[in-house]
Amino acid sequence: MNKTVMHELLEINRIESTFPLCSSENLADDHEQSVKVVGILGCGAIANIITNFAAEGKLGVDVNFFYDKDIERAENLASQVDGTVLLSIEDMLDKVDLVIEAASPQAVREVVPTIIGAGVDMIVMSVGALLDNELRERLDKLAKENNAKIYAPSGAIVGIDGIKAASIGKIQSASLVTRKPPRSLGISTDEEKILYEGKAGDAVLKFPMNINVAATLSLACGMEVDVKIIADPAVDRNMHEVHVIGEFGEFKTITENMPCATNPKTSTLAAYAAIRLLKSLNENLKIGT
Ligand SMILES: NC(=O)C1=CN([C@@H]2O[C@H](COP(=O)(O)OP(=O)(O)OC[C@H]3O[C@@H](n4cnc5c(N)ncnc54)[C@H](OP(=O)(O)O)[C@@H]3O)[C@@H](O)[C@H]2O)C=CC1
Ligand SMILES: O=C([O-])CC(=O)C(=O)O
Repeated sequence: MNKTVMHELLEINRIESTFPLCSSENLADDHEQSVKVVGILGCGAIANIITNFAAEGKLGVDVNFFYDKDIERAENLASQVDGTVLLSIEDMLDKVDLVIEAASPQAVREVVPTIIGAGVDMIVMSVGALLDNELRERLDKLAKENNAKIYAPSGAIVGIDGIKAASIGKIQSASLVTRKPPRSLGISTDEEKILYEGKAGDAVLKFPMNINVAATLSLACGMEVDVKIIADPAVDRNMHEVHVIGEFGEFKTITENMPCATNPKTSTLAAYAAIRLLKSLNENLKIGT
């Protein structure tokens, strides 16, 4: 083997043995975990992937409590981990350290204030709801008053780390082009169709279950990004192109996402981002902005 390759392999091994990457084993038994028990609000595609990880013992926390307005969906997930279905979100709040919202923007408006008001941390997937300034400020105030944290994962998009760092300087422009198969956007067409062109704030109102990534980008850089949504019968993945120009320079990212098996609007990466964020909450070494 070539000496440089051998050296690089040894380096990788050395880093992995010091910090086992992305695994629950790095949560030592005597380590005080800040998050141990998790509840789920909304038992669809994202929750399904998270629960599968928990069932395989790969999450590093217990996912024990499930709530969905469709009780059968909650029962289905609970059965995978010997968990409990609750008939209201309030019943969960004295039992969990953190709730993962994977339901809808409406759930963020209706239920999240109760959860945060009870001092329970949250991972919010329906980030589009947080572009509503009044709601976001109310949740932020409630979180401060009740010592709770609200986390919005990077979700189905790549570039959130960079745009956060870039926003320390001036950003001149930030745009997102989302291209999905028509069925992911709930339409049928044989031709490429531009369904939306405008700012992120309107995009999340018009496509509440399809463009949360625009909200995450906007909140990460402190300005509404420009959004274009295209239904394209020639693609079979959910694709997001981000282009940012600022004082730091310029970056472009392209994400070609596998849609979730049970909900083609949603990409698998969104669930993986929530899982990774969940793991990071119990880690002492944090990587990325
Ligand atoms: N941040 C990101 O990058 C991404 C975010 N998302 C968002 O994450 C959320 C979850 O996505 P996904 O798992 O695919 O969604 P699904 O539609 O597959 O599952 C959501 C589940 O939550 C239920 N639900 C909706 N509103 C409520 C409520 N108020 N109370 C209780 N249950 C409720 C739904 O029931 P019913 O079907 O009857 O409404 C459904 O069972 C969505 O808002 C989605 O847009 C998705 C992809 C990427
Ligand atoms: O999962 C995706 O590719 C993006 C998505 O639906 C969203 O941001 O709501």
